[in-house]
Parts: sequence; structure tokens; C-alpha cells
Amino acid sequence: MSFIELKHLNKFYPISGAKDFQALKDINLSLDKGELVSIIGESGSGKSTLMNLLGGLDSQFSGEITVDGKKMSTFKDQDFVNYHKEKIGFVFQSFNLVSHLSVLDNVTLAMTLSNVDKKTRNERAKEVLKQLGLEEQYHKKPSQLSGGQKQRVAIARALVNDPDIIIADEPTGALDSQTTDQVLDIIQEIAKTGKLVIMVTHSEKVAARSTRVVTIDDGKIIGDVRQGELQTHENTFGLEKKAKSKNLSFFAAIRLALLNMKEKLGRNILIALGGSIGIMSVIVMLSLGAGVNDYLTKTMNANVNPLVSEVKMPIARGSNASSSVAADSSVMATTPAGTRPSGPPAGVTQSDPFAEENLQELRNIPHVAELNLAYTSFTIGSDNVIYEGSKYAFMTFGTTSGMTDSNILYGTFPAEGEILVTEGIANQMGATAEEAIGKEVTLSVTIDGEKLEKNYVISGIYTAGQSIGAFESVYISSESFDLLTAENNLEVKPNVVYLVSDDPKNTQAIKDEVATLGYRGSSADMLASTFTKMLDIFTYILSGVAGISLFVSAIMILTVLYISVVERTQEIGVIKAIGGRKKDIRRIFVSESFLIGLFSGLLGVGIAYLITVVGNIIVQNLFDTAILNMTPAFAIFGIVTSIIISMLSGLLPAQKAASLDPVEALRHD
Ligand SMILES: Nc1ncnc2c1ncn2[C@@H]1O[C@H](COP(=O)(O)OP(=O)(O)OP(=O)(O)O)[C@@H](O)[C@H]1O
Repeated sequence: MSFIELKHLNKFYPISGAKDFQALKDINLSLDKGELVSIIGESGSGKSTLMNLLGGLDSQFSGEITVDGKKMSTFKDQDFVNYHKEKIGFVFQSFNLVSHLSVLDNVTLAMTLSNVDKKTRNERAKEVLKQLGLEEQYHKKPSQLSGGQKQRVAIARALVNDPDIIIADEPTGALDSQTTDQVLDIIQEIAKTGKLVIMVTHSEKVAARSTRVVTIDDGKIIGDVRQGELQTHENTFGLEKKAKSKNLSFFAAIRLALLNMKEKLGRNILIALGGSIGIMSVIVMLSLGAGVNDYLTKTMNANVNPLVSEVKMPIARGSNASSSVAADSSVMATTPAGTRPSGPPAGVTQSDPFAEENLQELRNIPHVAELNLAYTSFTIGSDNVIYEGSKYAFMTFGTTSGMTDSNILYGTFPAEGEILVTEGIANQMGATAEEAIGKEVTLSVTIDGEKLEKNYVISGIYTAGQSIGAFESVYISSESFDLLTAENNLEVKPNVVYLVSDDPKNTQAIKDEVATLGYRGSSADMLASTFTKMLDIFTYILSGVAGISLFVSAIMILTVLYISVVERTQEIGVIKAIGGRKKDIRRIFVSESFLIGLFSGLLGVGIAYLITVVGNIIVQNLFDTAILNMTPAFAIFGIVTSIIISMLSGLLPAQKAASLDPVEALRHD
């Protein structure tokens, strides 16, 4: 049995709307290793059709092609891949070298696809290139070579995997007569090493150099002439059969993608820039949200003891508390233990007092080191400071438990018989904050529905910080408060509790637990959490709007990769012809989109960083605070998002590239 046997081979091309066209008609042919066969015939006679079938580029035929005892009609996809990798090498009229790869990379491409290690593949390629007189050309690009050199590189590429069969389609068609002779010498030499060389040619001169001339006309063999034997000898190309081939590695795919991207550097920089705009906008928006949030939290917490959490009972449904100011009007979902008395009289908003079981519940919260009891009330119009016969109204009255030094603007904490007032009260009294200290006033407050009056000396000016403190307030020490209520035969239970944490790090956990149990936190805390929620929503909306540009860049990447597939159609054909699997081609294109995503992401993060730095310098000058807070998490998020979007956009073009028909791809101009 011959190495290749064609039996009753027919090829029909489907023509839409017409009868199938029969390009090959009952071809019977036996070919053996060591033969140099020329296939000649008129244009359109079926030569290329026959070559495509022999080369396994086209698997649609009837009849049988048997190669080395194996029937091609039974080949699966992987059999064709192996056939291309191990059995066959192609040489094309137009060379079909990959323009962005060096001579060495073009020749090693088949081995790269088989994941042969770099050293072995370079050694083997250099050996073959040297045999073909190309030792000076390893690092040149195809465009820097003469026609003859290009064809020799293409021959080296066909030979490097030591195939049994070389198929050459008009290998000298694009060469002048002197170069034609050189190339024919090489081809003849290859056949002498015991390979089967099949050439398609129009040239009498080329046909004359072969051992057998098969003539085709109108899809039929009309002549088969043998003209002498070749003096076959050992393989002079120094190639040993390689080990079982593996598949294209991830790193090799990235390298191939990088080489192609380098070739179109300008275009790729522009794509990365385009892609980076969306990433950059999203990161800047997120940084802005985080920065504003930080600023607000910092401002709100500036005068708050980091160890202390303020706790109040939840507002009883149906009490007048629901008509009080927004900061106090929060109804909790759950109700803590304990009973609640009915609400205070109209015009007075008092938090409900804590029962012993409530206090116990709060004491049991993890990390609570200390529990301070306090009293506070919020009134509209009924509480006053009376100074020299005039009344100055204030809204908040309470004890100083839970305050820090930072709450004292001037003066000292109140001792017994002393009070703290806000600067606004001092000013209403016609005094500056400093002047008010030491002044004697009468305090008139409503507690548990009783109007109480007593004289006090102002010991200091109270401040709640920059953001909260709009309400005028008066504070006395717990001891003074107990004295005041005792003197009036009132028994007032604490309605504010200050929980002191064992570590500032645990304060938030305590606050969270307080909320979970259904108690209220401080007004500042509640305001802060409302602000934070609003800011989060605002940030997400802004980032979403910025995200639209991500969608635009996804479409841009998709388009560019589609164009790239069209540009590289021939290259894809070559990769298939030398044993590249669909998967390998997909991998090369997906790698390219991965790299585009990576570069866009890095660029986006870089630009966003610059914007935050410059933006913060400007804002710092204007408002004395930084407002853009770009965290490493945002940078990572930006890069990962960019890569994901880019790879998703690359999937369709990669799929298109992988499913190209090799015959059509190779014919593509
Ligand atoms: N994809 C196809 N669909 C339909 N008909 C085709 C297709 N490819 C080739 N043919 C037809 O099959 C016949 C043989 O074509 P083929 O390309 O094999 O000829 P050829 O001998 O190689 O010609 P040339 O020397 O000009 O390259 C021609 O009539 C051609 O029009």
C-alpha cells in the first residue's frame, strides 16, 4: 500500500440556488515517500482543490483518502490537528509568513503551538534556517527579506516539524528564474530525504525537475508520467522526530498577542486610552464618594469621644416624639426589653427612661467596659436661661456624662452649682463666650412635666463641633442634676446611656449591636448613617453614569478586534495549516483582549490617580480638605473590571477567528 492512496475521490462544491459543482471527478492516485510530484493543469482544473483535500484543509469529499494507512474520512478534529502538526508541511505561492513575527518566530510558530520549550524550538529552527542559507536573517521581519528568502523561510517553517509530506502550491510562482532554481534545488533536496513532495505548478521548468507529473483537466486525471527516480539519502536536515506534542501555553499566547500588538503600537495605545477613560471616570467617582464620606464622618466625629456610644430608648409609637425634629425621629424596627411610661407633656420631647433590664441588656454587649447614665431632654420654647430679668430659650438640656474636653470651647466642666451653655446663649445675653463665664443665671427647665428653677454660674461654653450644634443647649453635671431633682422631690430615671468601649476599634461594633437591639444611637450617629446611605446611592449613580463609557469602550474593543480578525485572516489560515487548534486561535485573540483590558485598566488607574492628586491639591487650597480618596481597592476594581469587559468583548471576535475556514482564510488577500 502506498503512503497516500486516493480512491474514487470526488469533490462537490455547493452552489447556492444551483446544482453542486463537481471540481474533482473520480480521482484514483497512489503517491509514495521520496517522490517529487508535480500536479499540472489549466487554471480551474482542480489542482488547488486536490491539494486542499490532501492537506486536510478541506474535509468534505466522497471516496477515500488514505494516508499512512489511516482513512481521512474517519478523522476527527484532533486527528486533523495532529495530521497538520506531524505529517504535513505547507509552502504557499505568496509565502504567507506572519508579518509581525521575526523569521525565527515564524519558523518556530508550529512548535510554539505545540508548547515545545524555547531552547529546543530555537535550536531546531536555527538548524533548518542555516541549511537553507538564512543564518543571518533570524531576527528580521518578513518585510525585510527578498522574495527568495521569504520562500526559504516558508520552506523552513514547513520542514521544521519534520513532516512526511510537503505540499507546495506554486512555490516558485512569485519568484524570478534564478531564485526559482535555488528554491527548486531545496525542494528536490527535501524529496531526496525521503519525504513526499507534492507541488502544484503551471511551469514546465518546475515540472521538469520532478519525478512524476500528474496532469489534471476538468477535475479528472488525464496524465500520470514518471520521469526517473531521485537518489534518496538520509535526512540531511538533521531533524529527529519530536516528542508527543502538547498545546499552546498561556504565556506563549500572551507573547504572540504582545508581538502583534507591538506591530500596531499606535493603534493599541489609542484603544487603551479610549478604554481607560471609562475606568478612570468610575474610579474618580468612587474616590469622590469615599472622600466626601470620609470628610463628613471625620467632621461629625471630630468632637466625639471615640470610646463612647450614646444610647437612647426607642421612640414610643403614639408619643409626641414623632412630631419632634428629624434628627430625633427614628423608629426602630425591633423593641428592646422593658416597659415604657407614657410620653412627656406637649412641647417637650424626652427620651423614654431606661428600665433596669434595658441597662442590663446594654451592659452585656461585648466590649462595653463602662456604662454611664445621663439625662437629656429636648424642648421647644419652654426651657430658658434667665439673666438680668430676660429669658433666653434653649432646646437641649442634659447632663455632661459622655462629654470630652473637646466639647468645652472655653472655661471648664461644670462643678456643682455650675452650668455649661452654648456660645449662642452667651451671645444672646449680650456677652462673648469668654465674657459669659462666671455670670450668674437662673435655669428654668421642665422635667417630668414639672417646671424647676435654680440659680447657677456659667463655668464654660459647650460646643458639639462643626456640624451638629445648631440647637442651643445647657448642661449640668450628673451630681447637680440629681440634686436639682431631689430638691424638687422628683425621681428621674436616666434616659441616655453612654457606653464606653474597651478599645476605640470596638466602638462601631457596640453601635451596631445597639442598633440591632433596637435602641437609638446619638443624633450625630443617625445623621451620619443617613448621610452615608445617601452618599452611597449618589456615588453608585455617578459611577453608573461613568460606567456608560465602559460600555462604549467595550464596543470599541469589539470592533477593533473584529478588524484585527479580518486583517489577520491569512495568519489564522497559516496557524490552522500548521496544526493550530480552534482553541489556540481563540486563546491568541482572547490574550490580546486580556492585554488591551490590562493596559486600559492600568492607564485608567494611572490617570485617575493623577486626577485625584491634582484635584485634592486644588480642593485643599480652596476648602482646606482633601475630597478624593482613591483606595487600592478601587484601583484593583478598575483593573479587574477593565480586563473582564475587554475579555468579554474579545470573545465574539476570537470565536469568529477560531471558526474561520482554513481554505478561505489562506486564500484571503
Ligand atoms: N469554494 C468554491 N465554491 C465553488 N466552486 C469552487 C470553489 N473553489 C473552487 N471552485 C471551483 O472548482 C474548480 C477548481 O478550482 P481550483 O481552485 O481547484 O482550480 P485550480 O486548478 O487550482 O486553478 P488555478 O490554477 O487557477 O489556481 C474551479 O472551477 C473553481 O471555480
